[in-house]
Amino acid sequence: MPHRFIDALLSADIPVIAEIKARSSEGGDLLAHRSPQDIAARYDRAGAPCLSVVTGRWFGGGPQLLRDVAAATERPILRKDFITRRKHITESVELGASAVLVTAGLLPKATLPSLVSACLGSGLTPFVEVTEQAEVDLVPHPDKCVIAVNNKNIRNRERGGGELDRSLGLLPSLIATGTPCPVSASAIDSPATAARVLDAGFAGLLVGTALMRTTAPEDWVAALREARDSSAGGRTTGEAPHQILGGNP
Ligand SMILES: O=C(O)c1ccccc1NCC(=O)[C@H](O)[C@H](O)COP(=O)(O)O
Repeated sequence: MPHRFIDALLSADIPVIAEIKARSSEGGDLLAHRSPQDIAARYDRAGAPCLSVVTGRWFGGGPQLLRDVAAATERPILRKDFITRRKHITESVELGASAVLVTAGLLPKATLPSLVSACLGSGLTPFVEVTEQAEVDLVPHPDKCVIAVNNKNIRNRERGGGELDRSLGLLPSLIATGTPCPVSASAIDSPATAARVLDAGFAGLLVGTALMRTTAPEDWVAALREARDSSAGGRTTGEAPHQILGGNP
């Protein structure tokens, strides 16, 4: 089911991809003695349409984290790791992922198209992360991919606060590719920030550290819903902001 991840995100009223990550960029423990299954259940109850699981070792993850989460939720799951080879794609399917991270800036130019094709051929949604225009221009099959702007930088292990302006600046280019699902990822630290990014026209958000640090993800999502409701005045009912911007939903 190649479109399961995208369909779930686009049909959600609060399109947050809620992430499970064992350690923050600075190395701090984020699990805080909770089981991944319990966190997944809390995210389900909060209404997150999709989950993300960081299996990358830099962030304290591993394949078992994804296995545990996949066993505990029906939601489509994004695997966040350094996916560079076909065997990583096969492994991701076996672990229960519906989408996988493809970091455009880390791959040789020739590898990006073959990796995206391999994802699509295996029924996985490519979640292609970009940080600059040159990377946006290289995304193959954009109509079948999530294209996400990462507000941090994986080259420095995502340390620091991130730059939301990067997302806001690249959004028109993302929409112009024809992706049905422009996403902003990383450094979204509060419901107010999340509302601002969705109001700008993103179809989805990826939130890790902020949700892992809150004891009540349902309150975080409820606060985002309220913030969106109070800024909905300028939007036409039923229309996503990226549709208003002239995007291709
Ligand atoms: O971005 C990558 O290339 C990457 C590779 C391998 C493992 C993790 C990777 N990224 C992790 C993230 O981007 C963040 O965990 C995610 O976007 C959430 O960020 P935050 O809300 O700031 O915790």
